[in-house]
Amino acid sequence: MATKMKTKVPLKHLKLSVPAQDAPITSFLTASGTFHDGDLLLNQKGLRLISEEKESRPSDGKELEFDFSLDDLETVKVIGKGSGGVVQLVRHKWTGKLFALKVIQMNIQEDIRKQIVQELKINQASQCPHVVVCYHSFYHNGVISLVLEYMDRGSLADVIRQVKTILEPYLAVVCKQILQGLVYLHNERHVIHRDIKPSNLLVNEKGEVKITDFGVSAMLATSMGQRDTFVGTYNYMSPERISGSTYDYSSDIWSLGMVVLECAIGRFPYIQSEDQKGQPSFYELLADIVQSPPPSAPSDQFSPEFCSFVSSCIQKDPRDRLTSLELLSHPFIKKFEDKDLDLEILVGSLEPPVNFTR
Ligand SMILES: Nc1ncnc2c1ncn2[C@@H]1O[C@H](COP(=O)(O)OP(=O)(O)OP(=O)(O)O)[C@@H](O)[C@H]1O
Repeated sequence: MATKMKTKVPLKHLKLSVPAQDAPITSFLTASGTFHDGDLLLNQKGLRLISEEKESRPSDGKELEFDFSLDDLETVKVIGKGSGGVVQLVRHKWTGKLFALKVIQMNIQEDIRKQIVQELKINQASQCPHVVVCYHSFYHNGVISLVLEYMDRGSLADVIRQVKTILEPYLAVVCKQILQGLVYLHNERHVIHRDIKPSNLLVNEKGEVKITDFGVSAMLATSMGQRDTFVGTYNYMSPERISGSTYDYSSDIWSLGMVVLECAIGRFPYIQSEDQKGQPSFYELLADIVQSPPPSAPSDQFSPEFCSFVSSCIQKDPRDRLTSLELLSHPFIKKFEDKDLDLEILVGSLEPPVNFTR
């Protein structure tokens, strides 16, 4: 990376802490409007860590400078819109490097503070090739801007919109990469993603699949009352989350199962056909997820390994689901491991997402 983008604090040394939940808002907003939470300071100049700053610059008390600024980015075009804000393809003027800039209107409330800090913390410290990197974060006038690794083939939602279904061998390769990301989040970072769905699984032309978005948009959407745009998120939500019970890592596994089954059969599993009349209402769908037997892969159309993989994820009782680590060695994943399948071939046949209308 060019010298212009270097920070004074090596990202791998970042240490963040999350303060107690009952702290008042004023305790994490400074007089200048800087977002301040424990060791974390986020303002127009970027993300700063006070503990690191004290160690590295004990006496001068000046702002820690970041050479990377939002002014150095020029918009190429809008590539997506979520419930929390807009995602743009941007180019760094000095290096020509492309990034995805996610801009989120930030409505600071105590109950979402922890999630926001968590996303920043995970993204910036991420060492996993299957989790989208967040290079920088900025906070200015109530808006959070995240400078993310640009995934040039968009999301799995974009992929299935084009190809309709993904064949088992490719699906196994996709799944393996998502599971590697989940093992990292669950076993190393000890976080539940909470929002695994096709639009949060991003793809690049090298055929890499990466997990993005750690719940900030969803939390903001709820807090801003944007229920209509937030609706889609519930589709992949586990029954225990919908019914308000406690949930854990296995909630992400339910969502993964739903995504994988959708990619295989070419429709959302709770919807029987493309026919508009056949579609359940939002509340019918939620009731269905909680009350009906879970969907499964039709055994006359799919291999026993695939059917078993799906039902190892989509179990009503969270205790009956396999963990991300266990699923990594499931026969469905193992079956195609030595076939040396390259997702680049599948991805290469797709149009880049900026070339078609969403
Ligand atoms: N890093 C990225 N690289 C390329 N495209 C991206 C990137 N991040 C997001 N996108 C695209 O922008 C779209 C919008 O993303 P965003 O995270 O704002 O919302 P979402 O996940 O679609 O929905 P929601 O806000 O409800 O979670 C995504 O569907 C994806 O196609």
